[in-house]
Amino acid sequence: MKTLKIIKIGGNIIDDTKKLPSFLEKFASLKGPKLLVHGGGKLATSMAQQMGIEVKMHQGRRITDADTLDIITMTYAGKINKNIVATLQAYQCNAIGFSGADGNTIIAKKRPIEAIDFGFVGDITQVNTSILDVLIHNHITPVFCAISHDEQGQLLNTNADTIASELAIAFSENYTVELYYCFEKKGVLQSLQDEDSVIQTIHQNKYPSLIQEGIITEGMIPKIDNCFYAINHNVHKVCIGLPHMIFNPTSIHTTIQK
Ligand SMILES: Nc1ncnc2c1ncn2[C@@H]1O[C@H](COP(=O)(O)OP(=O)(O)O)[C@@H](O)[C@H]1O
Ligand SMILES: CC(=O)N[C@@H](CCC(=O)OP(=O)(O)O)C(=O)O
Repeated sequence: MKTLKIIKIGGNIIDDTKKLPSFLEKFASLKGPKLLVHGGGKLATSMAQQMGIEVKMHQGRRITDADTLDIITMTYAGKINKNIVATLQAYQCNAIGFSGADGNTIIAKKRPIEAIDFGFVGDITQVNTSILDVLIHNHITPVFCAISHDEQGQLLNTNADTIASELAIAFSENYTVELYYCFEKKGVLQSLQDEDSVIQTIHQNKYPSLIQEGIITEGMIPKIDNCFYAINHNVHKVCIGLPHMIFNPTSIHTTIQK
């Protein structure tokens, strides 16, 4: 089977006017099948604030009412996605932007209201890779934002880390998939105060104690949950770190292991 690299970039890289183009230039030159997923939560928050729309979060997760859905659609599927695609074109990488509604690629169900109503947030139920396969086969690179749909005309906000893990799992039927979560640190750190304290391997049986000891917190918990979900569903390799880890595989980063 051919190797497919699925790379997710988060808010801190997207917002950095130097880091983003420099990452995209290297990404453009990466040989072989590849797919990019981007977040943009930080930018959506500042766009909402600029437009006078209240930002509501619950335990770090965005509550997406109708106004917020408009903001995230404009920000993720519009501004960020189109700018990334245009930059990749400038670096001679033929890319095409996707939300989950485009090509019916990512179908989700609106999250049921339980203790908290998250609004227009989707939990993925199905990923269709056939159109993406045709594009990748023709050397065209899909670029996904963090939006899915419910097949009834409703767009849904969906965490970008989850979009990446679900795509990786779906593609693992036809490819050896390598999934890279890129953020602003060298990897998962033993101590947030020490940028060099990278935990190089996280085994499933060690993960709960890392949470209990307060070493892994906040946004890193759902990210690593997504990593284990992927590695337990046939994704070949799952790594967390700086974008550098993709281009220099011997550089220090975190690898997730069953
Ligand atoms: N042990 C840890 N190592 C590294 N980052 C951690 C750790 N625990 C919590 N974090 C936090 O997780 C954040 C990354 O999660 P998140 O902001 O959701 O990522 P993304 O930038 O991909 O959206 C880091 O910026 C950091 O503040
Ligand atoms: C439902 C949900 O969590 N949606 C996220 C999607 C964006 C995202 O995941 O962005 P980062 O990867 O930059 O954090 C949100 O609106 O914040």
